[in-house]
Amino acid sequence: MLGTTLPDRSSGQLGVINSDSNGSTDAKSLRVKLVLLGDSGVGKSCIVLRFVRGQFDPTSKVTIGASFLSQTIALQDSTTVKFEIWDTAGQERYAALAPLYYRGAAVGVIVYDITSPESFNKAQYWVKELQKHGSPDIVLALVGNKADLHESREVTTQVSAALDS
Ligand SMILES: Nc1nc2c(ncn2[C@@H]2O[C@H](COP(=O)(O)OP(=O)(O)OP(=O)(O)O)[C@@H](O)[C@H]2O)c(=O)[nH]1
Repeated sequence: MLGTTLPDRSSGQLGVINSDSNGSTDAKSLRVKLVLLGDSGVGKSCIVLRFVRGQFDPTSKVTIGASFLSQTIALQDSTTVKFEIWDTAGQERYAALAPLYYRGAAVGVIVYDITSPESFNKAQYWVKELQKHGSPDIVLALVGNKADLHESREVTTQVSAALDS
């Protein structure tokens, strides 16, 4: 989507980047490295664009390498959470680059297309890969995308729930 970039090696896992040193109840700022993985065309870049800019791009282009975006949200207790988002390229030719982006990630979002069993197989692969080689405390989320195409659904919710558990 936004071109090839390499991750900043200093970007780490979930971390407090600004808390009050005297222990008062002032707002905290957290930084979270999040990586999206999944087959090409499942809609990873669209999910990120929706989260960061509230938009949907029906002409979204294939990602080259990976793209980086960030989004900061405020929690009810005034804590702010800055998501540093690595949107990886789903094409097979970029698969070897994935460890560069998931290394040190606190959250892995693995996306498949509910109309594509192949993309679900790929999602299973990424779940195993992150369980084996991701951070030991990584939080994984499995996303069945393109829910609007439910009439063409080919991956049942039961099957995806089995992987999710
Ligand atoms: N119907 C439908 N189409 C979607 C949805 N999300 C994305 N798309 C379309 O799917 C295509 C691929 O979306 P991308 O977000 O570029 O896919 P990607 O997973 O980033 O693909 P790579 O960059 O190759 O890894 C685009 O034409 C999008 O408009 C959705 O929820 N529903």
